[in-house]
Amino acid sequence: MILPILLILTYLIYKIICSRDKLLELHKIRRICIEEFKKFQGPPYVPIFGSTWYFSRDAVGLERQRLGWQRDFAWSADSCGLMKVWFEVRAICKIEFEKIRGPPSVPVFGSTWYFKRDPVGLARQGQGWSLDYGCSADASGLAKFWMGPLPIAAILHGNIAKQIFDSSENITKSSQYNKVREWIGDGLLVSTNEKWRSRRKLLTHAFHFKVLQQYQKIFCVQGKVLTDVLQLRANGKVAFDILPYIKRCTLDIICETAMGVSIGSQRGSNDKYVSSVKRVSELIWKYETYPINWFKPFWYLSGRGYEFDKNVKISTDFTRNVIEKRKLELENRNKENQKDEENEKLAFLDLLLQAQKEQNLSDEDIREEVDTFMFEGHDTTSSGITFTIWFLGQNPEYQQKVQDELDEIFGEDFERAPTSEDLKRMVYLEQCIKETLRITPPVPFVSRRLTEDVYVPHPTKSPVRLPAGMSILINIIAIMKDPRHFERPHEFFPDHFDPIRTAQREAFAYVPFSAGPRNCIGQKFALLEEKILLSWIFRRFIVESQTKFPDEIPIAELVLKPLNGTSVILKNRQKL
Ligand code: HEM
Repeated sequence: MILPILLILTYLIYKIICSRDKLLELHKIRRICIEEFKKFQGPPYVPIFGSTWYFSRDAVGLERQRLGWQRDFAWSADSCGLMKVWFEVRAICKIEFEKIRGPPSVPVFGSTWYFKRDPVGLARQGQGWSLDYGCSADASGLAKFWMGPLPIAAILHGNIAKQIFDSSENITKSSQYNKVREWIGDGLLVSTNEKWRSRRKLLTHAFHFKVLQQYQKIFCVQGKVLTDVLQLRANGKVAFDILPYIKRCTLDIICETAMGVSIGSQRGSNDKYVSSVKRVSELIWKYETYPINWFKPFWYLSGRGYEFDKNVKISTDFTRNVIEKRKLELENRNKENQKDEENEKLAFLDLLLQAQKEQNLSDEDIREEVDTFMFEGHDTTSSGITFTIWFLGQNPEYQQKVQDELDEIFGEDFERAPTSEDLKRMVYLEQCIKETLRITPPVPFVSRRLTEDVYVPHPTKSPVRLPAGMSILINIIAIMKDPRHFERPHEFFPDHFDPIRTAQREAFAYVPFSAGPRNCIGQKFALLEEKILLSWIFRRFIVESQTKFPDEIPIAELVLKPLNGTSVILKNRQKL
């Protein structure tokens, strides 16, 4: 008798030890929810049974109870105002959405029920909808979606997007950026109203022509390192994915321009920081695309929440350390009244530290802006550069034109860093960069939460009212494929950007950097960096792409990427 009891006890103790981690996680999740739930109202609860203890046992009673709770928690004076706004927005959209088309929807899941589950299927579905609602004869340029219970209007025409881009009121970002906020805080990308206005004014100085000239030196040095590293793969035979090489280069550039530190990721240093930035971006994407992750307990129960928090801590601690060190360095230098012209690096961080007292910025404010710069400034440019390499690798005639232009500038010299004068002469390369940003824009969509109503003219019906409080999605990738503005909308055709065509086109037909007061502050930085790195690559190598567009479809992650990487073969142009 004692033996079986002992065995059962041993088994139970073993089970408890094995599930200790899970129990600890559950305990943490419970504590998070207790804190979060303080922000909302809800029915009462008792230990063990929770709120179910109060649920009515018959169906009619339960339905009455549900309506009562809806009234109390959504409409009462002290209710969470968001619910009220949601009910109002939903009611208006139900009427207004009658005037526009969009994919079908079902209760609770909305249109997401019809979304293809595989990324290629989803991308093709999105393209089909854009063509149908954006380019058909009866197209209004608006499409309706229900993201679960939330109504969303997608904007597919540049002239409609102009209304939002031009507005100085509708500048608030939607909840799309909530997860990013946990990493980059309330920096320029996500802040709104007065905070955004004052930061935008301050940070505009960081992209002044003279500052860009300082950054240009860094782009040139890192571009040379990139071609030296790629040289090891340039055997003219074996294909490899070039995207990770470009990404490491743009990461090195952004660290040096943002913080004034070389992290040397192209040479394999600082692995921990590099992989934490990469992992945070991947997890943000997972969070955005699977709404079940929005439910905090699930996010943590799946382990992603802990992984996200851990990696955010690694990357933000790194930034905090750099800021601390840089501050000390500047203080010491000021005390000793030294000026080390030779090693003086004008990093973005230095500009913020210089403005710290005047603008009343805390160290954490500075950290947020440096991390915003890091977040926006490396994945986007690496995507733009990689796609340009990919397109030129598929179109030898265009690649030849780029190389002829580079040969005219540099002759036989493969080692000289490009000067500002050289860069002005790279006209055709710039056309190729712009055309790539049109066909595969790194940021394919942007979204806003409207703070005032917008009325969109309709070709056959009364104007469509998009009410304040609703979220809208500006479909940049669809806007830039409008056949009214681009004669070969779905092809890579650099002549779309020859001077005559460019002069004739409406400004809002081409918006890879968004437009208006909330446009990309880093666009000059991005174009300069792309031009310099691409000029190094095409000066030294002939590129052959192994996969072709549009068979290999670009997929929207946090930024647009080719689904299976960018497989290329490199051949040397010069005799080594
Ligand atoms: C090809 C490269 C790039 C593309 C296509 C791009 C695109 C965009 C777009 C579309 C927006 C608007 C986002 C929105 O409204 O939600 C944006 C905003 C922003 N971008 Fe870029 N970007 C690029 C490179 C950069 C770089 C290199 C930096 C910094 C060095 C940067 C910094 C920012 C910042 C700080 C914002 C927020 C501006 C504000 O809200 O005032 N971007 N970018």
